[in-house]
Amino acid sequence: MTAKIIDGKAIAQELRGNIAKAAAELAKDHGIVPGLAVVLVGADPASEVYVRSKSKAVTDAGMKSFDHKLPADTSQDDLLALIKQLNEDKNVHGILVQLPLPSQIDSTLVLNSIDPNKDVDGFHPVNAGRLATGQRALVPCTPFGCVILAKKMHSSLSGMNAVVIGRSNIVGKPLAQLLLAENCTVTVAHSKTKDLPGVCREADLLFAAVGRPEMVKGDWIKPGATVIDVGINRVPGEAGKTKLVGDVDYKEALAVAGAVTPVPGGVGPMTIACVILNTLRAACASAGLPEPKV
Ligand SMILES: NC(=O)C1=CN([C@@H]2O[C@H](COP(=O)(O)OP(=O)(O)OC[C@H]3O[C@@H](n4cnc5c(N)ncnc54)[C@H](OP(=O)(O)O)[C@@H]3O)[C@@H](O)[C@H]2O)C=CC1
Ligand SMILES: Nc1nc(=O)c2c([nH]1)NC[C@@H]1CN(c3ccc(C(=O)N[C@@H](CCC(=O)O)C(=O)O)cc3)C=[N+]21
Repeated sequence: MTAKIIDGKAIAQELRGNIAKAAAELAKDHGIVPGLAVVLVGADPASEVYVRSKSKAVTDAGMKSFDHKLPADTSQDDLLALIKQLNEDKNVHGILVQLPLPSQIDSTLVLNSIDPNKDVDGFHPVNAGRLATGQRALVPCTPFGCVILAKKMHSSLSGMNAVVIGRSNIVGKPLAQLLLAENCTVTVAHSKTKDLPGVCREADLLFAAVGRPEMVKGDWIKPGATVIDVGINRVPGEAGKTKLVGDVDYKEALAVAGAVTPVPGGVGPMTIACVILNTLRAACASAGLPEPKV
């Protein structure tokens, strides 16, 4: 069997086009231009790439982008003061503080200081709690993107066995909540899970969010399963260069799975699209408008 390749890049592009249309309507009908503030502390090269692609996606969608680049030795108090200012700024509907933060800053404290209504990452405990209790919430972008990709392959996920490898607050846990809301039977696996390959083989939908290059092998995959690879791992490539690989052995997965996401070009572009979508959602909610249709 050769798996279908799930083209995250193309699906993200289509979604971004729909978001741009909805944003144009919001501007025309209500005079609101959604704005996203991205805060980057320090100069990590990978973070700079992500921040650039987020800002570009925002302006491509006809929204406003406010970039705040702070030096690596920024104090926690200065960062909290900036967030307070952004919380109060009427032109800012979404705030994203790029992780990881330098060690002198308490990330949890910083994330908890963002107005939950502007928390487009969905990391604030209010949004995590809203998601877990089935209320309208800003949902973390990477899990949001993963579920959109799974639903492109299956019109309904109801009753499917979903296995999520990884239980981080930013990917694994919220992904499990979203899948539960889609009526999947959800298993969350992690570093203490016994017989991980056997657990994975039960999955109709397998999500890998581990951070270990090509850990998931072909014989861990149920034939015909849909495999969504969240991992972004930079490993040595040819001619002294580095290359990106996922948490799934892509070649082996292609031979067994029904559908699989590539890395790059799978979940990553969907994360960016969902940041923009959440900014639009936050702008609509702030004006008391219903959930935008995209
Ligand atoms: N495409 C995208 O947009 C994004 C991609 N990523 C990528 O996704 C991956 C995961 O990110 P993140 O959730 O932040 O990572 P974390 O390091 O926070 O979490 C990793 C999880 O994997 C589990 N784990 C580690 N080793 C094993 C193992 N050998 N067997 C089973 N489980 C294991 C850990 O278990 P335990 O809890 O027991 O320690 C933990 O729950 C990374 O590659 C990251 O780069 C992240 C965000 C966005
Ligand atoms: N507050 C916060 N929110 C985040 O959402 C967040 C974060 N911090 N810190 C880092 C992780 C990682 N992340 C990615 C986003 C896009 C790609 C992406 O677009 N990847 C491209 C490849 C890009 C490349 O070539 O490096 C792809 O997979 O095709 C990857 C990873 C968001 N994160």
